[in-house]
Amino acid sequence: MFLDRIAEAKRAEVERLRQQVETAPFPAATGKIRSLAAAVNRAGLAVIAEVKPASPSKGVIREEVDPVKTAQGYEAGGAAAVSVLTDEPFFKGNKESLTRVRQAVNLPVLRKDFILDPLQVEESRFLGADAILLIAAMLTEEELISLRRAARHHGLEVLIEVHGEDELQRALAAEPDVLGINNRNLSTFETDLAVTERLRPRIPAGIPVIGESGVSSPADADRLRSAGVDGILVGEYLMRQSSPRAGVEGLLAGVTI
Ligand SMILES: O=C(O)c1ccccc1NCC(=O)[C@H](O)[C@H](O)COP(=O)(O)O
Repeated sequence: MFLDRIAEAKRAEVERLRQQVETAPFPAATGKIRSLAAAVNRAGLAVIAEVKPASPSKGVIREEVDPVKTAQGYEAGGAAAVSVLTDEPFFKGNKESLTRVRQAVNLPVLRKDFILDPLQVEESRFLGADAILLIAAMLTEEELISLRRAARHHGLEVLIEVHGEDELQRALAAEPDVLGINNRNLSTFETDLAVTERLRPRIPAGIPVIGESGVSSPADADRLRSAGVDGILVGEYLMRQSSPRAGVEGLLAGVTI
């Protein structure tokens, strides 16, 4: 199963990171974070636009990605935040891209990776992330709470992603800053926007909610908005547009507020 494979790969990555910081610890983080929750809560539909060169389900999505130009295009098109994949083996992302994107835009930047250890949380702050993703499908309630605490300690916000009812209960116990309903099943890679429609009414008021994955047209964005989400997270569709700016503008133009 994909999540088992990736968890094993990430544990090995964390071990390498641990050895690295033994000789060269992360310097103390400085500067204010930009709030993802506030960006998602803004009026209208918030688009979190993703820099996603490849994926396990689709392979290479776009060759020769310039992450900075892509993110600047997203910002010019009206995106509320940028998500950057930092996993290399499966998504062809990298950590340096996140740092460069954060310096090049004025939006909150989400680190998209598979985080299972507090050291990765500390690393995220060092890289420049404003928020991190935690995936309920690969973490217990205790782990979610502990990583959430580590994020708070380092001044980061947390987006917790869920795909089913049990995961939702675990996520709520960890008090996410933003809750993401992932339309993609991470075992089968199948996407279905009806997942957002089913889970959205089960989320208590007061938590910013986004619909993630599977948006492949402005009509899909409008469908998720009608389901009651505050924002959407879009990767592949935007990466396949010739203009990142026009891609975001098109999504926003298709939404009935
Ligand atoms: O995108 C995948 O194939 C994938 C497979 C397994 C785990 C995670 C995966 N994607 C990470 C994401 O969260 C998506 O990049 C994000 O929600 C955007 O999805 P999309 O708009 O469908 O590219």
